[in-house]
Amino acid sequence: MDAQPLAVGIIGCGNVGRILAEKQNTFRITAAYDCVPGCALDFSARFGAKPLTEFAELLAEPVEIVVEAASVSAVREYAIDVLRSGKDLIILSVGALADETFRIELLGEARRLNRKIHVPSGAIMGLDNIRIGQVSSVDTILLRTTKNPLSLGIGEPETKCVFSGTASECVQRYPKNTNVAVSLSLACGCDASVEVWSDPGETKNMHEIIFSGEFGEAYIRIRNNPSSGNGATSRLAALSALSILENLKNPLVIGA
Ligand SMILES: NC(=O)C1=CN([C@@H]2O[C@H](COP(=O)(O)OP(=O)(O)OC[C@H]3O[C@@H](n4cnc5c(N)ncnc54)[C@H](OP(=O)(O)O)[C@@H]3O)[C@@H](O)[C@H]2O)C=CC1
Ligand SMILES: O=C([O-])CC(=O)C(=O)O
Repeated sequence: MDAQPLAVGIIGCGNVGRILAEKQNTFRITAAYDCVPGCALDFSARFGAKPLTEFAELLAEPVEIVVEAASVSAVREYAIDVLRSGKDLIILSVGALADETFRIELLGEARRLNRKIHVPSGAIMGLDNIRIGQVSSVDTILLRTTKNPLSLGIGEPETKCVFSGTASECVQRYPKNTNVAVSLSLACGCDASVEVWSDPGETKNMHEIIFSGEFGEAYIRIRNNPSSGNGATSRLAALSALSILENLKNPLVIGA
């Protein structure tokens, strides 16, 4: 007899939520919450999940894991309650974890409750081995992100570096565009350096990672297709969360 599909709840019925629902295979999104009630209702009509117009309703749903695909503020608002309701969590809006006080509280609750929080590789590659920064010395960890100004939400007509600083500063300025910078910092164990470039000729979302340390040196360049529902979000980000969900019950763990 086939195992029951994994029951999944979702916060945020936008672009990532829709990609996950379109491609669900070994799991089922059974409950969907969005702060815009119409989004939850449309999502439900299309994919069959129960539409939730209040966050508290999600806590009572019989789901094993919740995917946050909403916003940095949604993570701050809901993540601890999700863990306390006995569910694991996948966080896309990783920028929320740049706030050390919040991160310590959230991880403390996860430990206390024996719950897991998954941070997908999202819109970058290489995060698995960048975790060696936690066990060996790092000389450089730099993310250079290049996007079209429309994706960055700015009206910059020239190719230009619009931000240079640390990941934790950057995500405050570009919370919808640089969650990956905070993922890198979490993986590596130090606040990554970040440059954000605006390029009106760029049609992809490009991320370059420059990493060096005890292991040697690496340069990784990812040229992502923007997702059709939200140009600022690379399709890879949704696919990465999808691969976590599809592998949760797989006894073979690949990578890292
Ligand atoms: N980790 C990574 O590598 C990446 C992470 N991301 C992040 O993933 C998240 C989802 O992206 P995407 O699907 O493209 O975004 P969308 O804007 O397409 O969808 C998000 C949905 O969630 C809703 N929402 C926002 N805040 C809340 C809240 N507090 N409670 C409930 N619903 C809320 C939004 O409503 P409204 O439109 O009214 O705000 C919207 O309907 C974003 O935060 C994005 O920045 C994106 C790319 C890469
Ligand atoms: O999707 C991307 O290319 C990166 C992104 O928006 C983010 O990290 O928030």
